[in-house]
Amino acid sequence: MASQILHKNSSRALPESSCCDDPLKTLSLELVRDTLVRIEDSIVFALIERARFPLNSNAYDASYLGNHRGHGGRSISEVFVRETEVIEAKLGRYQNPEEIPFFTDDLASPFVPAFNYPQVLYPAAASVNVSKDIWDMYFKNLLPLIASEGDDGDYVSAAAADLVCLQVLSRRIHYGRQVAEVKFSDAPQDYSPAIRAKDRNTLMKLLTFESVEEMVKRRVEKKAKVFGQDVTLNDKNNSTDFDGEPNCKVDPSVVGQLYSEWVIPLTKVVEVEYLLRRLD
Ligand SMILES: C=C(O[C@@H]1C=C(C(=O)O)C=C[C@H]1O)C(=O)O
Repeated sequence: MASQILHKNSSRALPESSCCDDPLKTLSLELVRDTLVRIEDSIVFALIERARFPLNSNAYDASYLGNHRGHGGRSISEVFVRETEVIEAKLGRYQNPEEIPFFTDDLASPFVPAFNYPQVLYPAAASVNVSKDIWDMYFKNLLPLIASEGDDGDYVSAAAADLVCLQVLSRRIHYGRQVAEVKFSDAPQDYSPAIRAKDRNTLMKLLTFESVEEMVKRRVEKKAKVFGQDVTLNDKNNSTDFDGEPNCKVDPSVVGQLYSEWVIPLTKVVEVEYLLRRLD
């Protein structure tokens, strides 16, 4: 197993010289929660960026491109994600256990030297994947809530912003695997009977902390308010205590809804599915 740790403020690996023998011992619940807090910032900024563009529905219309260069049946947005993942796979992005591609069919092996990412996941459980649910949720549910009606013709900019949103949502939701690993490692005696019995309901109860979820939802709404307001040097226009209702670039209640209806539930599905494979 790689002798690396996850740094407190980063999900990136630090080199061996920084630490200990067993990365599992350094991956605490506190550290994985810190990582989830940091990813919240990335999610809110990604949504703000996508909200700059109108919906641009042609970017999601599979017939819009015709059969140009063999891309028939795929929207601009899908082509953008697939082609980006092809180059990112070649450059080793998916060797990082925190990154999961949306489309695996066209991906080649990396041609760059391998980076020694810490392997903290249990191999039989690491393959848990809800990318299809994330994709459907993003385009069907979330996008219409953050993008205004309309079409400015700049489809590639909208698709580029979508890709950032999709990748960071995927990283957050699939981080449920690391969360589940820590929870299991902290209390295998609590989880093992339910895993052996394939008892999803009990696993869901064991891993749920309602007070943490409530805090997460309130915090992301606040981040949407803070990060999404126009900052000026005119004190009258800027509330520093955020008690007023600033003009937000993305509706804070939509960000709260994103977390309560989709991000947290999908993270918990990932946690349960991971745990079910944890004793294989
Ligand atoms: C991620 C955790 O597990 C669960 C999922 C949460 C989430 O997705 O934010 C929060 C609390 C738990 O119910 C955790 O305990 O921190």
